[in-house]
Amino acid sequence: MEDFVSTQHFEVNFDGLVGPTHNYAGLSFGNVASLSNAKAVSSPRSAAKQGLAKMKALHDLGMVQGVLAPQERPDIATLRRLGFSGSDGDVLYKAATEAPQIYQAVCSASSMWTANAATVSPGADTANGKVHFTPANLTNKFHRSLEPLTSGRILQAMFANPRYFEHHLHLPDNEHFGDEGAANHTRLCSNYGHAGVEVFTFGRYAFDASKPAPRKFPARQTFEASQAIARLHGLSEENTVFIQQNPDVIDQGVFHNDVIAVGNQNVLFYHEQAFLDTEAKLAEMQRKFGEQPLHFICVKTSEVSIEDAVQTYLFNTQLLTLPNGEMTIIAPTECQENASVAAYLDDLVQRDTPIKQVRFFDVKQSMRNGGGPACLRLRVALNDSELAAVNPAVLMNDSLYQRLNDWVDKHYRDELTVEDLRDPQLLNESRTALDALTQILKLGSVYPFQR
Ligand SMILES: N=C(N)NCCC[C@H](NC(=O)CCC(=O)O)C(=O)O
Repeated sequence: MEDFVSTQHFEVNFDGLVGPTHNYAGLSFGNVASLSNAKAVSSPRSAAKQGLAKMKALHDLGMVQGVLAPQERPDIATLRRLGFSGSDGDVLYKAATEAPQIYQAVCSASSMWTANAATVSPGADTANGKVHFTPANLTNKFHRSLEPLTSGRILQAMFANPRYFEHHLHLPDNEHFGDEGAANHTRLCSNYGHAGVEVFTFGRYAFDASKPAPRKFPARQTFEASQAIARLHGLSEENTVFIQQNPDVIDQGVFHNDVIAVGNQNVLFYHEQAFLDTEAKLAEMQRKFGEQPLHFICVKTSEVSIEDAVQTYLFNTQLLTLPNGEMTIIAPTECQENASVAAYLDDLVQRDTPIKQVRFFDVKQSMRNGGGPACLRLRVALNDSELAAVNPAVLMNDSLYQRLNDWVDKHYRDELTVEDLRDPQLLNESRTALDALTQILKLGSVYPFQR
């Protein structure tokens, strides 16, 4: 294990940059916002700028902040695999005309929700002391299942040094191993550099039909997938907890655990209905965490209903430790607009917990597809040597912020409808934008059209 005595440790948030095809196609059954905003007009430009503003604000708060590049959409390579042929323009036209639903799926900018890009285990937790990455296979939704290979390539271009970083192939592409990445994974630790407790939340057992499972909406993450990730990353039994999501809340629109719970360091902030077997599992977390008491902040249904939690994304907030050691919540403005959630947050910061402030951000373009502040980021805990090995071109600073804003202004449309996705010009715009982006972020040739 890496020596942590004299080193500094950071939790770095890598936010997904919203891609030029950001749209509302209603692709995610079980995700209330995605279905209810289907066919609404989107604004790729404001979506990207809302995301950049959040990244810059976190950088200004003294956090180390990174950027994760979007994926190539429309995904012509996938359409070719599905038998559409001819020039790229022919492929696009045939798919859009003959199979509009498939076509909309290959246009989704869903890679922006980088909490679903991968599961990451810091070196302090893993057997070989390296930071481990496994891209999520996202098998439950066709449009998302197109992401893992390119996510893996982008992550390898950002975390290239094999001395510090180990990359795994995504799990087998099958519902039995449905894996949604860090959206169902959180880590409790006394300090980012100390071995922590990695908490894997799953929605169902793939190989045991007698176990509880949701009836209406899909459970995207399986127990067997979570276990496979823990094995791949070399985590010990003593620093992992597997806990099942309450199937009833999945049926109410809680399609990932990060819609109903968030953890950071010694805090687990969760809704009382989030889990099954809650008491025993929290006791296991505490036992594995060690002597220092964990703060279990439980929100009761009488304080915030599941419906309000899903609508406002109270739990899809980022819980950050600022450089001064205090924790802040990064919440979507929807939390401010809902009376019971706003009252809850007002009260929370007065209590005797590490959480001292709440900051609100407008990420409405993402929220309308069911993605809050926490969906937009992938957390990677790093020590200073590991951080120094990260591709520096992806780390946020004033000049990168300016460059990316200019890049968005140059390449992104102000408005986009689902019908506009058929415009062959959008394919050229998107590829031109991404080609320029790979140069800004020094990623090399990560996209199919560049290879
Ligand atoms: N909670 C986390 N970590 N992520 C949110 C992901 C939202 C995403 N929405 C979508 O893919 C909607 C796309 C559309 O309908 O156009 C999803 O359901 O996978």
